[in-house]
Amino acid sequence: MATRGFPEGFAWGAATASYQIEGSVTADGRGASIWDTFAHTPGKVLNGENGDVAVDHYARYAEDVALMGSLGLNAYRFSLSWPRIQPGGRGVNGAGLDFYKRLVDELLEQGITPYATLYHWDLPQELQDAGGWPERDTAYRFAEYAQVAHEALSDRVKHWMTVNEPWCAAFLGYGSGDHAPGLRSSAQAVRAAHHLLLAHGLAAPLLKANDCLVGAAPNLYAVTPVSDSEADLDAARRIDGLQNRFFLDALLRGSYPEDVVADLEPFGFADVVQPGDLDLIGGKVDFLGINYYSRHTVSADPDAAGMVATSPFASASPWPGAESVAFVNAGRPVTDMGWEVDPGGLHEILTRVAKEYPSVPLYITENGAAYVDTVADGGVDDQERLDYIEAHLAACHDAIADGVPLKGYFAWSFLDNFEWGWGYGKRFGLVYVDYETQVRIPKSSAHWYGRVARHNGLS
Ligand SMILES: OC[C@@H]1[C@@H](O)[C@H](O)[C@@H](O)c2[nH]c(CCc3ccccc3)c[n+]21
Repeated sequence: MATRGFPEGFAWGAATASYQIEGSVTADGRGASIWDTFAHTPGKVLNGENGDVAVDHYARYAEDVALMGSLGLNAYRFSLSWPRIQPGGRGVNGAGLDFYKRLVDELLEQGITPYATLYHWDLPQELQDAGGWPERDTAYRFAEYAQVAHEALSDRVKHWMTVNEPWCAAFLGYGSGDHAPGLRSSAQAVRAAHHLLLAHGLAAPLLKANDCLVGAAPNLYAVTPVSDSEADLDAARRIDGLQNRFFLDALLRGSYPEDVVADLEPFGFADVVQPGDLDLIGGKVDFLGINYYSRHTVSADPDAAGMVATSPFASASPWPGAESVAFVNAGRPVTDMGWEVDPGGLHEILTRVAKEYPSVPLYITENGAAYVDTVADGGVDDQERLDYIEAHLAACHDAIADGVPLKGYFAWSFLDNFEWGWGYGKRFGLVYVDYETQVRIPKSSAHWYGRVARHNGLS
């Protein structure tokens, strides 16, 4: 019995994303995505690794779902591969949809509720060739894609997220260039950010049909200045504005924060937003997903590159708005990504969102940690990852006690997988994957997390 119980019906899940786990990149008509192109471009991914095979989930999905069920998870967040469903970004590939029908049927068979993300960064390459997210038409292509996927799956999938982390897709993909498509233009990045939100706004009403619920999954950080000097306070305002408030205000209020709009003016942001766009974007979600990993501690530093480790090749060009901001460690323990372990930051974000954007049901749609894992005697003792998750779940429990309407938690990630610019060098999984043999080994954290799910709470 749990001494720190969670609300009845709490969703206990794990999360993955299509390009990071599926492999089978040309099977059954799948077209290329910008991540296929980017990963195959020399110098973009550590050791030249890519998602061609990944962890072979396209072939092994039934085994993976059975493992989720045997561990005790009751929810699973995954993403649909746009180029598998619409090769070239148009039409309908029935064989691609059939994979997700098979996957969802396995989940329902195991009593696991599916939560589908439509966009987790794998834009069809042909749409990038036509301009990508800086091109307004891409938002309309996304709405069509959402309609196709929803028609095929909404009889069985009732929880939909439009976009995973629009900040990353825009500012890492088009600003710093550390993510696909690897462009480095602040003007393109701010255009992409708006059009990703517009895509959400166009798709959200369509996704509510057939008694479905729709959300989005921005990545949010607690943000703290290193001192209360005016310069450091302004650095924190700028990062909090661009990382958090820009997306929260648009999604939940249908407005952009004036200070951030001013910060983005040098990049032509005012020309991107057309009349009516923000009314389309705002107030459409039935729930908000929050991806939380750590806190940003920032200082004003005219010489700073304005980058935090988002790839081993973190480029010197900062994302728009982060110029002359240094991201520093405040002395907390760090994960294998170099990210500080700060569960207090999760409590801070949850209570802030609940207070400033009231009455929106919340999910933690990603939270987890990379640590170096070692197989010994057929198991993996990952106590650090277990401790990280336990501390963040304790923060969730405290937030719920403080009145936060938190409905579920998804550990990132169910399986070790392709960690973007880091390739397979960073392991976030509850389940270890031997990349040579594809053998899955549940880590200690998986067994522990499954017990938490079955008991609906922490001991
Ligand atoms: O880096 C771990 C996970 C990724 O594997 C997920 O695909 C992505 O949704 C996600 N977001 C974040 C926080 C922002 C970030 C993304 C990628 C690289 C560095 C930071 C961490 N993660």
